[in-house]
Amino acid sequence: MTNRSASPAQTPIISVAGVSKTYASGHVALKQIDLDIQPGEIFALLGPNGAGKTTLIGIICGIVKTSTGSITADGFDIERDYRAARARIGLVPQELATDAFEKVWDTVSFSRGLFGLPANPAYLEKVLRDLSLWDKRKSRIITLSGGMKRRVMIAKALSHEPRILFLDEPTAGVDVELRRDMWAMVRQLRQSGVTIILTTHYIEEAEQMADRIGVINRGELILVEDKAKLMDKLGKKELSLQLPSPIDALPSALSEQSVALSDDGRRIVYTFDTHSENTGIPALLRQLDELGIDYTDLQTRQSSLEDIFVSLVTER
Ligand SMILES: Nc1ncnc2c1ncn2[C@@H]1O[C@H](COP(=O)(O)OP(=O)(O)OP(=O)(O)O)[C@@H](O)[C@H]1O
Repeated sequence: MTNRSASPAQTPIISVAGVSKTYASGHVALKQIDLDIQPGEIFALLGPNGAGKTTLIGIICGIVKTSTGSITADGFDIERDYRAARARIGLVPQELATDAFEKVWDTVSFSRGLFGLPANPAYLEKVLRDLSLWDKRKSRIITLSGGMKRRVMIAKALSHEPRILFLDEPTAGVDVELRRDMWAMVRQLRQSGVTIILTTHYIEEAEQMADRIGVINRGELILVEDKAKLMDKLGKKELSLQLPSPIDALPSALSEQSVALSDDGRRIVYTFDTHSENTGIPALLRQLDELGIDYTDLQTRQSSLEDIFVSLVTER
């Protein structure tokens, strides 16, 4: 599947072309991924555990080797021009890996030094202030809360002034309040001109943060869509009406609409759009009444990301 941008005028900041990965174990973690990320966007890579999100990030950051395909970051090939490409990228890994006894300022300065950049205290001060870490700059990391430690990880990833920031499961195991904080912080980072790619398996997180969402499942990028469009699909709900006894077919008056009969003939299922002002439910219920169709129970159900996976995978 090709997921090139609709707008040819913009040069992508990341371009992934024909990337596959088979681990030494023989496990195929990624299959033929094509993906362009535009400068300044927040892109969420959404998928269940084991889908291949971390592998894809690792490959783009040059940590994991591809089996096929190529990647450029800001125009630099991640294999041929590794140092230049990597210098453009900040990575916040899933695991919190910091030197517990270091002070915040020292660890962030050290991270910058690893990229061979001269000291820039004014820039690091801005990073720490933006992340509400300035007051903690002299604190040892071990004394910080979990949320603050995560911020330190982000500060380290930003220390070398990257144009692209990867956040791998930024809110895994984080409480609701901290999650909201993190979302606000990510939006703020984008405003400062950083392109952000994050992975998540929370649909809500992708919904809150992303401009575009890519859905990855079993190593395949099965969908890349503007958030608004995807949410429209997710905005569909099903109304299910339990019939007192099975019927053979829907009356013709109903078959024109988004109404279906379950295979066993015991339920009438109506799909409607939750975003629409007029769901059509009152009209449907009136019509059933006119047709003399009784029902014994009625329930609604939100179509889930799971449903989207299932329908996408079956479509393929
Ligand atoms: N070094 C490795 N050797 C063999 N298989 C691996 C290796 N690393 C990952 N895998 C497998 O590749 C698949 C994709 O893993 P990956 O970590 O990329 O998924 P993920 O979508 O990031 O999931 P999670 O959210 O659980 O981290 C998984 O089945 C995983 O077990």
